[in-house]
Amino acid sequence: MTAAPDIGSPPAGRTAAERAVLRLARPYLNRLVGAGLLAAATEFAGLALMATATWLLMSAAGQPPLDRLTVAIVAVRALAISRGVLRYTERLAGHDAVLRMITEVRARVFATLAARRTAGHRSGDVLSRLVSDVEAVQDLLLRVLVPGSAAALVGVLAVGGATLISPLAGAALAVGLLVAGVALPALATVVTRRSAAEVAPLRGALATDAVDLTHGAADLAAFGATDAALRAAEQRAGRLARLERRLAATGFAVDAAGVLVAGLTAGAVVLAALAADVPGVLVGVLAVGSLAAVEVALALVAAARQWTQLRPGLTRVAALLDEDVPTPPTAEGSPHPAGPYDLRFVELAVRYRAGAAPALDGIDLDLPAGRRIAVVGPSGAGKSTLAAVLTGAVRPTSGRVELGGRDLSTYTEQELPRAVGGLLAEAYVFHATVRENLLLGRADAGDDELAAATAAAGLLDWVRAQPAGWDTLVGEEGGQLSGGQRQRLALARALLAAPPVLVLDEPTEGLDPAAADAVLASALAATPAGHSVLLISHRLSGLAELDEIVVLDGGRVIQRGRHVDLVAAPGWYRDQWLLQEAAERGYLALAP
Ligand SMILES: Nc1ncnc2c1ncn2[C@@H]1O[C@H](COP(=O)(O)OP(=O)(O)OP(=O)(O)O)[C@@H](O)[C@H]1O
Repeated sequence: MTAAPDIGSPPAGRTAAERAVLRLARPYLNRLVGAGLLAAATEFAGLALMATATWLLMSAAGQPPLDRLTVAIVAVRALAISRGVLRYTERLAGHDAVLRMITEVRARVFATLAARRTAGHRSGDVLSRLVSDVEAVQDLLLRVLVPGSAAALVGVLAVGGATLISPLAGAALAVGLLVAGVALPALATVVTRRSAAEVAPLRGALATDAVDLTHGAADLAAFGATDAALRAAEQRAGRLARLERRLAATGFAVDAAGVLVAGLTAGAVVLAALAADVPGVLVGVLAVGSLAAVEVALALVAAARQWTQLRPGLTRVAALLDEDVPTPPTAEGSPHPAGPYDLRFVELAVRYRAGAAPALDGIDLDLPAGRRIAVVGPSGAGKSTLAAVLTGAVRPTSGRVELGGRDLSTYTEQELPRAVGGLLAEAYVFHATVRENLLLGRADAGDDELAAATAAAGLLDWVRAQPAGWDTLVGEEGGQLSGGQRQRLALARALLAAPPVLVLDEPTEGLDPAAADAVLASALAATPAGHSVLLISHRLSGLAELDEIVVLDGGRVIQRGRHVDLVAAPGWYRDQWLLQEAAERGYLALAP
């Protein structure tokens, strides 16, 4: 298995993203073409309405018999009504096609992201892909391709109509339409591309600033860094405002150029028609029709601007969709994986980023079912990465993990949590009651089981002391609990789930030494016999009962054995043990 490619890597070629979107749109092509034709019919009805109304007004000025005008009067009414109806149907058809397609795109993007649960993808990043990047696909079709092709079609029809009246006027209109529909959009893209590319990351940075300045307000104030942080945010906001002003000014100049092109085109068409001796009424029709046709073509300027803004999102979605989504194997995938859960790490290596030092570097470990081991080591040694591989949150770069004789990667997303689970680093406590947080571990647990798990985590007395008991609300992210209580609640939830392979990543973090020893002992005692335990810990106290202790450093196993043997041998474990003992003796001597 190889590490996933960088999430932002663009696909080859400048229009590869658009081609990928069109490939996806293929099943909905009929509907999209229908929407495009309806959009063209809408624009054409508008243009025909202007031309017919002009003919009607100019002809009426000559006071002909009314019956010569009847058809035009009816046509004006019919065109006015049909324009509205056509616009409505076009929106309906376009959105129907695109929303059907987008559901599928979202599902595929989600499946690809879920299959690439390598580290380095933050949840916010994933959310932005699911929401904004997928919307870029929607906008490309609805705001760029459908209106763009409609404008092109109407332009061709308008030139055809004008040519029937006067070929020279048709040629003048064709030139005007090319300037308005091709040259101006290209110019708008070129002059705004650089600023537009800078605006998106700046907006992202400002959103991050807003979060940091509010969530981190207390810490910024404590370190006297509030002013500096505010100044940095203000500078970014100023730069964004300058860029947006520049974009607005450029947009205004392009729009003004569009109006100029419309006027010049109409003028050229009139001159050409006069030179060709076209009757006066038809010259008027050509003039107004040209203005309306250029107006339609100018919609391409807006489409081009939109396209420039959509490109980064499209490129990312296309990069994701180009990947083959590995479908989880189902042949062996019964919902209840067969035990016993012997665990083997074979030459396991994890590298978070190409070129970075490996977080795990050739780990070989055997954990027969029912064995209890601790993984210890200095900060950054790779302990949490080992747990993350085991729970499927991080995929190995090389080597493998076998669970119950099967490669871990063959476990489905339903199977794995039934076999492996526990308390992971920075466990999340939900804004719900104590009971609801616990039932996440095992939905059908009764009160006795809740009480047993909570007692093992040392939280039962606190729950009993609360007026609302199990129904006590814990606040957002457990904000109404102390750090220690939050940790105990998360531990109780893991103990209640009691998976056959229990991972406990720093279960006693935030507890004082005496409480930590007591909680660890009761948690291990509460784990059913036959269940394996992989305990990750900074503290070396309380590990004497474990079957084995594995010391990691720099992603490699540097020592292993039982506690008594490791404290007797020179090495990291004994040094650390002596240091921690001295520190905790000092702490206990000072504790009241
Ligand atoms: N999501 C990530 N992206 C990139 N690198 C990471 C990521 N998580 C961990 N690392 C790197 O992998 C290495 C091992 O980290 P890991 O969290 O597994 O260590 P640890 O032993 O659990 O450390 P600690 O005891 O401080 O929690 C570190 O060098 C760390 O910088």
